[in-house]
Amino acid sequence: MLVDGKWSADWQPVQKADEKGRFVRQVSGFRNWITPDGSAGPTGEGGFPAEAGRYRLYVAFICPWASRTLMARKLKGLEDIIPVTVVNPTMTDQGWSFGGYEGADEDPLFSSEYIHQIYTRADPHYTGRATVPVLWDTQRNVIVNNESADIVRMFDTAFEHMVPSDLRLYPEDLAGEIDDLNARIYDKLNNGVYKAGFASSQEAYTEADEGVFEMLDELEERLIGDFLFGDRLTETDLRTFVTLIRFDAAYHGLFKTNRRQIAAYPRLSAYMERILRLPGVIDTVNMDHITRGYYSIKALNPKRIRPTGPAHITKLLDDVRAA
Ligand SMILES: N[C@@H](CCC(=O)N[C@@H](CS)C(=O)NCC(=O)O)C(=O)O
Repeated sequence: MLVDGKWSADWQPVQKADEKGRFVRQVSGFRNWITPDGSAGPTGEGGFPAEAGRYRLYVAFICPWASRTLMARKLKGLEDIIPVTVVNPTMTDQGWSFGGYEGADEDPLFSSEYIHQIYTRADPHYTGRATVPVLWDTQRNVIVNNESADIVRMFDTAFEHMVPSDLRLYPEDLAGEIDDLNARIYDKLNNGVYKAGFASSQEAYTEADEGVFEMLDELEERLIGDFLFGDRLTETDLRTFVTLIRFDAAYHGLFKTNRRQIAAYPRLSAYMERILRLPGVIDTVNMDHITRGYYSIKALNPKRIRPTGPAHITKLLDDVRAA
């Protein structure tokens, strides 16, 4: 991580743990919002008006948080407005790096070697982890925001006057219910799998693993319509999808959440495929980056051997790509 703008040598890919060995995720540091007219958003400062080509999104395909911003960008038709740069899937001892791996990019703006250099460019004294996604402003040369939840919401509304869309990922009439379900899905599922994977005590693992399967069971029950809120696709579906699509291929093995695969849940499997088949979503899923990335987390898999399966995920992706 960065400490006062300097890369700290004792950086550990295993993140912070609390007194019971539970994994604790860092809170994001840049919280400004792009808005149609540049007025301030719910947090941070103003001065970030919607403009085509002005902002760049830095992501990793392995990262579920970055992937939900990629999904929002596709589903809201913002590909021509917000260019994307993809980092390598494997963490280095200086965090996320640019270029070299198939499907990864060089940094087109500054030829940086590492994502942490983007952070110190924005704030030479930054202290914190250099995470993806990062939304960069090429005009002011600062990070607008590095919190995927915010980025999904600004993509939902900030550019609507430029790129009209029938899709509303965070509709006002569902806002309260979406917030409640998001919070539970985040804790028990999205971050729950990480809490299981990075648990440093049996107790912490068991607690996290139980939460994961309670939530999967609950969602399986809930899914009587096409999406979690009936026939309307919302950001909650994006948040759920990014974990489901990684589950059988990465979390089930590496993070030890192996009571069941998503394949054992008929409704969740159909739901995952339904979302994967929405226009553009397949382009946000790079299974090679996902499995290479997760299985190269040294603390969990020191020899970095990547398993070959699972065949049903490879087949599903091939089928959707061929369609
Ligand atoms: N709250 C952030 C979390 C993002 C996050 O944790 N990203 C991970 C990858 S999935 C990361 O970049 N980790 C690098 C690190 O912690 O040093 C968000 O949702 O945007």
